[in-house]
Amino acid sequence: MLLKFTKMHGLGNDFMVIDLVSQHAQLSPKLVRQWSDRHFGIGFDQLLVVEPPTDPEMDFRYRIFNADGSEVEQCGNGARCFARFVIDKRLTQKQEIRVQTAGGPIVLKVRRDGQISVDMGAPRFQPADIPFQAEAEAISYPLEVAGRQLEVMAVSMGNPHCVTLVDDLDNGLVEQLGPLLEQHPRFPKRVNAGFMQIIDAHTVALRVHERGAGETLACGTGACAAAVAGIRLGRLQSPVHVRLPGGTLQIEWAGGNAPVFMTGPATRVFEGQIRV
Ligand SMILES: N[C@@H](CCC[C@H](N)C(=O)O)C(=O)O
Repeated sequence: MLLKFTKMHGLGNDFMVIDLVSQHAQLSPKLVRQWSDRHFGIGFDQLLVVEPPTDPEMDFRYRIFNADGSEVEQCGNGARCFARFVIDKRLTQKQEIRVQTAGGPIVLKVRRDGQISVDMGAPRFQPADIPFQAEAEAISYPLEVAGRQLEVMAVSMGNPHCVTLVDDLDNGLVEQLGPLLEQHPRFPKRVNAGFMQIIDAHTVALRVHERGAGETLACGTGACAAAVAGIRLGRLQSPVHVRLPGGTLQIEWAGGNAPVFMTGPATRVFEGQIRV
């Protein structure tokens, strides 16, 4: 059987998107790893799957698989591509799309300028919700990595993030510490490791070593986590422009239990089909 897919990206964070509302496929971690291979497969950071919702309040169910085959809770750049996909494929007529994810419900809206805004829900800071091993909730935590004493902020955007403030994003720290943070034993479900340089109160530069995918050109939930962590620390103010290697996202957060809003582009690259 041939399975139709669309290759998309959000600021260079790239995806294979499949519609399992009108098609059928039996997914497995091994199959996802084969497809994600950039030499022997299609090549992508994440596989995004559109399914019918199991919750009647929602329009779709959105499932996300990292390139390493692991199924995860949330993907921000993917959420914008999800909106563009379901509209382009005429799977919905709605302008405001309610989506069920393993990380909680999110709401997608296409703006008149073509950019997509996502209500990503409220961030969570309780160590057990991230999950992160710590005695009590704090704004930042000391963490030892490869003999270095870091100060990290831990945030759940549905998926786990840790954010480290740095002065320089190009001195090899991201490559060296990213994989070690991802596997750090105090993050029992692994973690997405963001490295943030503050430019001014409304602007940061960010690189993210993603759990299960390595460093990507952009990470939407990573941008949300970094902006939220910086606001909570008192160093940033909403809106925050997050400059990633692949482009800039705008993040808004009013604090506390308010939802985080992420705005940015979603791009279709090509359509394909693969034998399953
Ligand atoms: N690229 C994504 C995040 C994808 C999932 C992440 N690697 C995880 O394991 O949680 C984004 O744009 O948010």
